[in-house]
Amino acid sequence: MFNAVRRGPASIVKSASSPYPTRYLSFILPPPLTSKASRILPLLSTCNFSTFHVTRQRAAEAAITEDEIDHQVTAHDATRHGPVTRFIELQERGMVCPTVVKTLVEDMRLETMTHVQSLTINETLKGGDVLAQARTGTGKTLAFLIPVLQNIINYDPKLEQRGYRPKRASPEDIRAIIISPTRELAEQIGVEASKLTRNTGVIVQTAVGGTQKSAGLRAIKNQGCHILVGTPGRLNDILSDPYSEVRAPNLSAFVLDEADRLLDQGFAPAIEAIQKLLPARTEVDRQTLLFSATVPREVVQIARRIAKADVHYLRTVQEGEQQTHERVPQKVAVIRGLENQAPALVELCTREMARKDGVPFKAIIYLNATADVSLIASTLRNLKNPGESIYHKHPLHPARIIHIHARLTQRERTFAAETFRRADSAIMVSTDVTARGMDFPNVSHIIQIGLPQDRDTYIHRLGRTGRGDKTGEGWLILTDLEAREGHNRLHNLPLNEDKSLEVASVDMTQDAQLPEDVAKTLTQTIDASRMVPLDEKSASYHASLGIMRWAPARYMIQSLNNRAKYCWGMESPPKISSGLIGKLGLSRVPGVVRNEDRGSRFDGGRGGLSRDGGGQGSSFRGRGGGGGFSRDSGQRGGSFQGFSRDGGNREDSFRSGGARRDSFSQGDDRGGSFRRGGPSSDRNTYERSDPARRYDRTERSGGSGRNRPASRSFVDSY
Ligand SMILES: Nc1ncnc2c1ncn2[C@@H]1O[C@H](COP(=O)(O)OP(=O)(O)OP(=O)(O)O)[C@@H](O)[C@H]1O
Repeated sequence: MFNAVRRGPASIVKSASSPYPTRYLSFILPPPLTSKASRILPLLSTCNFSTFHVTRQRAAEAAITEDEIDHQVTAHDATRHGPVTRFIELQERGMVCPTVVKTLVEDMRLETMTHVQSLTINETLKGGDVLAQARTGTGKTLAFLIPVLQNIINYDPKLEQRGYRPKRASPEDIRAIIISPTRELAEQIGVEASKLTRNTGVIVQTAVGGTQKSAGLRAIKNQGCHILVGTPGRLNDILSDPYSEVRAPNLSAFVLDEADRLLDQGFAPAIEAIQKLLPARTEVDRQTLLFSATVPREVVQIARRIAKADVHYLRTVQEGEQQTHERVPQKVAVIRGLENQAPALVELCTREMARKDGVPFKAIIYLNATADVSLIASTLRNLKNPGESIYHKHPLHPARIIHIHARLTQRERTFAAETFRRADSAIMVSTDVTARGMDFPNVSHIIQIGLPQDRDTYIHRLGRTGRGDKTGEGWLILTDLEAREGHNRLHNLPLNEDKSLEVASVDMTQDAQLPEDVAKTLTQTIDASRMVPLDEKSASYHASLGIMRWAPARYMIQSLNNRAKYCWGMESPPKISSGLIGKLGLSRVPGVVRNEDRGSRFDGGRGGLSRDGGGQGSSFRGRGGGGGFSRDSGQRGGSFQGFSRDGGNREDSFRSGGARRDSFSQGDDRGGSFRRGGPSSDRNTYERSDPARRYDRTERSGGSGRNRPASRSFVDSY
């Protein structure tokens, strides 16, 4: 705290000539002084918002050591007035100009500061470097935007006037750079900054990947730019491009939102490169601000390198305290196998949609891979009530089903995010592109399927609900083994097992008599899954091979194969290329279907244009049965490649389709049945070919003892 005063940016000193009347300053006059401080008092009476920095300058003239000043000012600040808790006080105490406070109070209708705002704004206005940690959805964006804006106005007070434009806009006007890890978040911060600066002359520009670089550069050149918000890649690109003419020689603030993510291995090189393009801090002093809901210990160390060594680490969550909100209950549904995943999701969504508490169902479903997002979104879209056609009302009406991931075009991503933002009721299936920082209003449910990569990812995803003073709930759908692994990854979180999902525990590999609604959910989901194109299923299967590498290989393959067969309706699991089998160490794992055909479009989850016939009664059939994996020309003859147990040389057990059929039938009024074997003519019957009964009997899950960390390359990258 003391050092913050000492390190006010050089630019702030310039504000000594600010036009604000001293009435804004009366509240920051110091308490009765000690003999040393009394030498400073006369100087304070003429200062403005940046009193402390001016004090520093003048005190130097008065030959008083900086430490002494720090102590005086800090003691005064903390004891006499206490922390600022209302936005209006920022004006009353002369900390923030009236125009900005008016915008906050009248336009944005904000009155009371959140804890993190109260804690950090005061400190940040003084110019010190800050690393701030506060729970998700507690207003960190404004916590850094307000002081950044005020310091810009301090530098050039004319910018407080709306519409003020210098004679000529210059890219050199850039005073603050704000970086976020995702495009959507950068755009969101840009919008928030534009709202805040609306009544001032400060100009905000956004630079994110996936948009036209030239258009962005033109906007910066023609309109000017004081605050530049962007993603690491695009910022690096434009700052390093000699033709862009975008430089920031007067930069006074460098902000990393979601700092821990930006400082991890993925982004650190880009951040470092950007820093090298900025003026040396020895020549132009600048303030570094790092904000996040999660700050691992290593990040504190890195922060000390990227910021000044005496960076202030301000936390609203103390060590050992819960990082998630108490008002957001967190439930874990443990499912019997991966094949129960989609049915459990459908049951949960259907049930919560029907809740009569007046809160519209607005959910984000998080998955670990792009391919899983496509697959689950397609499955949800394909849902229909048994016996009804796709032209009937969708079972999840009125919720719109949206999906978003990094492989969409930027236009599609923005459209998806905006559609979800505006919707009253919607389901957005997403990778972690929306996990951090996104402020979608009124999200009622966060549903995470599969184990999140780590605890922090879980916390950020969950943080999309329960924002501000809102409530919400979190669900985590895990298999038994994932739940056990979850004990390590998700330690110290208030997760409670919830057994209310009926399909969660159904053994989908066996015949069973089931209550009607359970059978209905299964039928619906399996029908919908079968209609998903094969290439999406194959891509999801391959992605899971990477994501589940922490699990014993036998268990992993068995689980994935069961999902492919009993939920997706595939007669044979997708094939894996020899190269990938070798890379993942699966050559001796039972159940792996090796793809010997290098040219196959099913290899690696790409291609495979064949679509399951869809609708009731349709089924995949093996080659011998005609149809099915028609693109796979590698298999000659009429049989599926078997579930090899010895590296794929021996083919066994999988005969081509049509040998027998199973059904998940909805049954009659007395309840539904989940039957295997025997064709069914029932309109509500789900038929599934089961060419190899030995599939689930011959393979037992077992462990090869592998325990490798999940490979990032399989996980969606931002
Ligand atoms: N003082 C305040 N009073 C009421 N609402 C506020 C206040 N400050 C911010 N908000 C609102 O709270 C919501 C969450 O704010 P913000 O997105 O800044 O949270 P965050 O802490 O950055 O979250 P995350 O950790 O997820 O990035 C926004 O809708 C914002 O407008």
